[in-house]
Amino acid sequence: MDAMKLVVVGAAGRMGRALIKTVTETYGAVVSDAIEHPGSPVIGVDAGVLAGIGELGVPVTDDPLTAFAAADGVLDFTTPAATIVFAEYAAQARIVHVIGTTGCSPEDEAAIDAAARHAVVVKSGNMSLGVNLLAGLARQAAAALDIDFDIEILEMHHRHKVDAPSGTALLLGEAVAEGRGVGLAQSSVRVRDGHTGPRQPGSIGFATLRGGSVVGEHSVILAGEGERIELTHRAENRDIFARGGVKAALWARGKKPGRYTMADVLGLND
Ligand SMILES: NC(=O)C1=CN([C@@H]2O[C@H](COP(=O)(O)OP(=O)(O)OC[C@H]3O[C@@H](n4cnc5c(N)ncnc54)[C@H](OP(=O)(O)O)[C@@H]3O)[C@@H](O)[C@H]2O)C=CC1
Ligand SMILES: O=C(O)C1=N[C@H](C(=O)O)C[C@H](O)C1
Repeated sequence: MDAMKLVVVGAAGRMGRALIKTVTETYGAVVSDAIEHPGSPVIGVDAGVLAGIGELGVPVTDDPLTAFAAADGVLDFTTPAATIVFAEYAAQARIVHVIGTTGCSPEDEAAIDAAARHAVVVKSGNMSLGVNLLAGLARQAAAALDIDFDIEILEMHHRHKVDAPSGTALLLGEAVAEGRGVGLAQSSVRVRDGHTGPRQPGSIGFATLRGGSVVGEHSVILAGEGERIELTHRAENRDIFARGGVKAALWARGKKPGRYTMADVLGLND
């Protein structure tokens, strides 16, 4: 089979650059195009130069439609507004769309669902192996313990991050809610400020820290009377997410249109 032709959108971003490098290092995949928004100062710059790996002969363009028509898949770690446009284009081209973008609204999710009738969509708040394993462990812990154990999810990210709670914190929240057999929307407490009163039994709390260059740290804390369990993942670089994204694209090639998650890719749902 020919190497999978992958378009990296948001090519100049922190994840875009990591993805260009990872695709280039992956057997069976090539960067066929690199896309930024119109007016970006990197239009025309070589994608390999942007990623710090030397010339690839792939200049960055602002023409996703032409790029998608010639590709097998798209790697998309951008913004919700950009992602819903790319989802529509990927559906038109009937190709794989790997979505790492976080902070999507319910309306954005509905647009992605509609696109997944024609595209093969893999979307996850975190593409790393470690976090997806952590979600399974958190689900198991929440199922084993009763509501005398209070569940709190703590995350810290770099100062540039624009959405909160992180996609990963929400993914972990879904996992513990599922373990407990409750809905996350009904149980979650995402902000505490002022005279909050005592903790609501059975609630799932979120706490967000932002600062410096932290790549991403997440803890699921299960706090009981006299003892506490902490399950933690620390991302040391962005390559772990990029490797997961490229793995997802290769896995999705030839699959039926629909929505899949990283747990499907890693066989954690089997
Ligand atoms: N699921 C996962 O495993 C991971 C998910 N993420 C998520 O990925 C997203 C991106 O993160 P990060 O790389 O740090 O962010 P960056 O801001 O560094 O990168 C986003 C890039 O997308 C570009 N962009 C925005 N709109 C468009 C458009 N319409 N067309 C083309 N390019 C566009 C931005 O350009 P400009 O800056 O000029 O606007 C920027 O270069 C976030 O939502 C983050 O939470 C991050 C890591 C892992
Ligand atoms: O914005 C980031 O950087 C990250 N975003 C994802 C998230 O929202 O969880 C994944 C990772 O933690 C890095």
